[in-house]
Amino acid sequence: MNSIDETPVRVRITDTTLRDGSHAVRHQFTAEQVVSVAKALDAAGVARIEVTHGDGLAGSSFNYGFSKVRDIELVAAAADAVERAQIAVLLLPGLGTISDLREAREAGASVVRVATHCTEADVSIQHFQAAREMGMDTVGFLMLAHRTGPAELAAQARIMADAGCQCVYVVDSAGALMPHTAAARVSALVQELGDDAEVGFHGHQNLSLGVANSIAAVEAGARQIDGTLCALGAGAGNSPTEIVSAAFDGLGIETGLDVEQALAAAEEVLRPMIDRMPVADRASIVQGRYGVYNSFLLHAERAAERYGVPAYRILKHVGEAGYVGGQEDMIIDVAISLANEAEKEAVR
Ligand SMILES: C[C@H](O)CC(=O)C(=O)O
Ligand SMILES: [Mn+2]
Repeated sequence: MNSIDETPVRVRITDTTLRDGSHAVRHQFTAEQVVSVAKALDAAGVARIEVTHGDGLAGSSFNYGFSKVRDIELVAAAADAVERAQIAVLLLPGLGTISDLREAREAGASVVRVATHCTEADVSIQHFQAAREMGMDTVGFLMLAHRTGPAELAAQARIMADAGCQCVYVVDSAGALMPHTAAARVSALVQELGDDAEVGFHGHQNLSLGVANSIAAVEAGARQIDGTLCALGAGAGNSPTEIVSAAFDGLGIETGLDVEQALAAAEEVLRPMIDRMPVADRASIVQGRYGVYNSFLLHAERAAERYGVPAYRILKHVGEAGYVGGQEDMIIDVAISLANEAEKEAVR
């Protein structure tokens, strides 16, 4: 309920198991798995299902990890499998291009979510314009939103809305926001955008606050919320869709989801597919505490193994240095300098 006038609040849920969850399976989803998950989410009443490599269209690469199946094929498989849900794709300008977007559109995607660092919305302008010309629904993702304050974030959201973005998300890419800091950012965007665009919230579980932050975001005016089944996602995982649906149901927030079917999708369809679920372990809690981009976890784990330095120490230094998405190579530099320091200590 809206605490002021008691009218029921209606929120659109986007499930990103098949995109953010792709990080947690090292981008190895098969077409059969995508079809089963998309069907289960569709049956549960999820409005939008995001399907792409974890780093978006054309993310499959040496730097970000190769997908088992090309994301355009996965988009087509999901689009064929659903009856009601829209299929969304993620696009990071500089990685995915407008021609990748056109291909995704032809494969059945009708929503694009264009993601930029929280202070760089201007690189999304041409992508929103192109998407609207293709008749797609548009969402903007302001990533690592804890790294700038509410006023600056709202100014960035204005750039996206003016370019044709219909909903701007506060994206807690490191799971570093708290209910009050998430709400402050959402409120600033709601105030700035008014009727020009909706506001959304994308949470992560590094500090176990994804669901609490989503509730705070809705109370502050967010009308689109993300989740993933069983919290499958980068770092410690995302706000679990099945828990969001149950908690929102308890709060009288309408999502259009059938809670029992959402629980079945998580327990009976997704869970049996996954060998290793994300956990809030030492490395991912450090990411939440020091505000480190969750997509860095796999890179840090790889560097940890190679240079014999614990992943959580690498991530703490990466957080203190303030690296952002696109600076994955700096993780190697940090690991090497920590390994050198450890060697010097050992000979002292
Ligand atoms: C490309 C990122 O994984 C987008 C995202 O989900 C986040 O920043 O969080
Ligand atoms: Mn995410």
